[in-house]
Amino acid sequence: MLQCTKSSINRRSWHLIHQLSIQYQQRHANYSRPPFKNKHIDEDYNNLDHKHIRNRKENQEDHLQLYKSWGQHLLTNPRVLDSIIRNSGVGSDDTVLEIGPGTGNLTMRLLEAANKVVAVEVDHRMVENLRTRVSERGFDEKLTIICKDALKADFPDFDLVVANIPYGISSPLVAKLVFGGYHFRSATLLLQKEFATRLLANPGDSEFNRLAVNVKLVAEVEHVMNVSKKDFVPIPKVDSSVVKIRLKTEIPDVNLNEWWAFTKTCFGKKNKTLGATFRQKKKVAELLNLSKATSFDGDIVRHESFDDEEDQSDILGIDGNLFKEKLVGILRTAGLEDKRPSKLSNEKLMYLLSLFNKAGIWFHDKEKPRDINASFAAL
Ligand SMILES: C[S@@+](CC[C@H](N)C(=O)[O-])C[C@H]1O[C@@H](n2cnc3c(N)ncnc32)[C@H](O)[C@@H]1O
Repeated sequence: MLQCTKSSINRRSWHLIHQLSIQYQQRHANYSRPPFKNKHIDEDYNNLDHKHIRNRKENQEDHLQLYKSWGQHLLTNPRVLDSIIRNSGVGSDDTVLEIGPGTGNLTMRLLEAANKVVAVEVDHRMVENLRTRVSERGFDEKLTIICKDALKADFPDFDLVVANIPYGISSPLVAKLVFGGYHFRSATLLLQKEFATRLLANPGDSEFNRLAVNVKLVAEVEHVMNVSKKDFVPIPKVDSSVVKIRLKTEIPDVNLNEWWAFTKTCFGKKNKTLGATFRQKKKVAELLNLSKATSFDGDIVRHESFDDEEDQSDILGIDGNLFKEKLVGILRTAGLEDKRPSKLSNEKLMYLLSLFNKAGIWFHDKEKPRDINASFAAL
């Protein structure tokens, strides 16, 4: 006789509901299941040509092959999808920006709840699928699709961001949202759990790093919920978390280019003391060159000899040693020579940067164009 405990019934009914929901969504989206089983995902991914859609025949037959390089893990658990919508606080007047709508599992819910949705998707096959699915529900008027790389696209005005983003572009995308000059109420993002943990870290936490320092300057991040890898098709290797990012209303008066370059220096080896970091010959030489090329108020002054090979050398001359003493002297004045950056608040770091700048020491090379994507790609 079949023995059923309460928990096994719950598990079975949950599994059944989950399966039915996936089947419904796939029928509705007018596409077939990816041509592989979840547990074989890694082998299948390894066999794919990630740069090109190889199997044109499959494509014409309306099958969708999913690509790891585009982070194509579809969120299929309806409970999680509903919970993201609830937590995002989307209202009927809102224009929502969604990055990476994929086949539209989240998009359809957003279209029900919002006034308008702007979806930015790099994969044109996904876009075609999404258009069909949206048309079937009569939502065409509410949806604008931008078929482009989200890092290169200009976003129109929006009130909220709600997205299960491709994890490979998490850093530059978060940077684009918080430093890109956009005004929005909040960004509810599904992220790789480790990335979310780093974003949420505070000074003194082992995960505290440059990413958290930079984002904390302009935004507040709140943990919303964890999401199991089993809620995705295909199942990824990592678990996920939903976070909510809100821009601060008052942003400290700091030169952002200087701040990014400064935190890059401080957190280059985040467990080194600042004294050790600022004594490194290469760093001293680099800062000396930069400060020589920059006038006291931060403008560029090109010296004839600036590009000489010798100037780029990591062997310090008299100038270099004096400059090193100047750097260390400033750290001492701030009481931070023996402190590790991973334990310092943003206020302390900003204070230190202001002391350096006042002393004519600059971190950002003004001749290099500002590139948020590059600044954040490796965070
Ligand atoms: C994790 S999937 C999410 C799909 C869907 N939102 C869901 O939850 O089922 C990420 C989506 O982002 C798209 N994508 C990947 N890189 C992108 C980029 N640079 N710009 C815009 N979309 C991108 C992928 O094609 C994929 O559809």
